[in-house]
Amino acid sequence: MINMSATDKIKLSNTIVTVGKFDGLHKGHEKLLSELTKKANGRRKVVLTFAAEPKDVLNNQTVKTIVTDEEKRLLCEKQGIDVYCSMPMTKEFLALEPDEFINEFLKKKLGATAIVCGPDFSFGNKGAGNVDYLKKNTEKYGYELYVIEKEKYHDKDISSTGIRSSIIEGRIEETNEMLDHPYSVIGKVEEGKKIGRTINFPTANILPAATKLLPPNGVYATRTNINGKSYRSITNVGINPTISENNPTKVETYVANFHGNLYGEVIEVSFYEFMRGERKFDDIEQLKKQITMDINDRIKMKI
Ligand SMILES: Cc1cc2nc3c(=O)[nH]c(=O)nc-3n(C[C@H](O)[C@H](O)[C@H](O)COP(=O)(O)O)c2cc1C
Ligand SMILES: Nc1ncnc2c1ncn2[C@@H]1O[C@H](COP(=O)(O)OP(=O)(O)OP(=O)(O)O)[C@@H](O)[C@H]1O
Repeated sequence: MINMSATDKIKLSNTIVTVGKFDGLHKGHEKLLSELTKKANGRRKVVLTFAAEPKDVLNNQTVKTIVTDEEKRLLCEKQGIDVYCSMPMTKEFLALEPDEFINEFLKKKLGATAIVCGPDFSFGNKGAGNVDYLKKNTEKYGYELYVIEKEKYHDKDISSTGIRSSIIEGRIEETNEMLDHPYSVIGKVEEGKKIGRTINFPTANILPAATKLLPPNGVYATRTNINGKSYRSITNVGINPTISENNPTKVETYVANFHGNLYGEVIEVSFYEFMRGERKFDDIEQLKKQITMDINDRIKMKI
């Protein structure tokens, strides 16, 4: 997959393009990407995506996202996308008129001869560009247009906004169904306080990106992918209140049946089920007892 920025001086030709935020790369987005493959007919498949949520840029604030930019890129690669083009989100870009956006970006830069989108796709200044606009102008600009129906979950359109609420409320199974893949955290294993190993539970610690949306603090049944191999695991998301105060939020995973050094390795922790909330115990002995019970419960689970 080619990785580029919309500000690069590259000119592509004969491509099929889809545009959006694609936060989470959910089941609806996956349907869109598989349509890209179906209609490609030899064209290169391009995803043009924003590096941040447009509404955050306008409000001058950051909203946490289901996937980081890096995770989104990896998911697009898995879906067989040929070119990943990220759009640095600026007020100038958001103010582009629909005509300029199509001419300057979709046609001149990306060489689009086909566009795939959902029925509510909008772009350009205050969302002035929409599916009607794209339909009316197919001949003027010279592209084929494919509009796909929205993918639903229990009769409601799947959307990144809905999935973000589901994560915030800790509904992991529902989140995973709407995503069509497990919610996960990908990151480099950092050194912790090394207390875990002294209580016989060595943990792989990830310090998630500040923009990564995490489920509520607590213990989750997870699976961890290490160098292409998937292991049963259990993960604490939180601040370790038993150990000390003011700790940063960490994603801490005990990987069953793994004995090795993970420092510096990039691992993927996939979440399946909430087990219990994070608690402050009176002492480390109590915490140790609870973690032993958690691991026993985890091992009995089918996942
Ligand atoms: C399954 C599991 C459950 C945990 N639950 C809690 C908890 O409820 N409260 C808490 O303070 N820490 C909890 N922890 C975090 C431990 O405090 C942490 O693993 C230990 O301090 C080791 O940290 P270190 O890797 O920085 O050495 C949990 C860890 C695991 C693996
Ligand atoms: N459920 C869905 N089924 C099919 N296509 C979808 C679905 N949701 C979004 N799309 C399409 O995917 C493209 C990118 O959508 P985008 O990520 O910007 O919106 P979204 O998933 O609805 O998120 P948000 O909740 O932030 O609006 C658009 O063409 C959009 O119409």
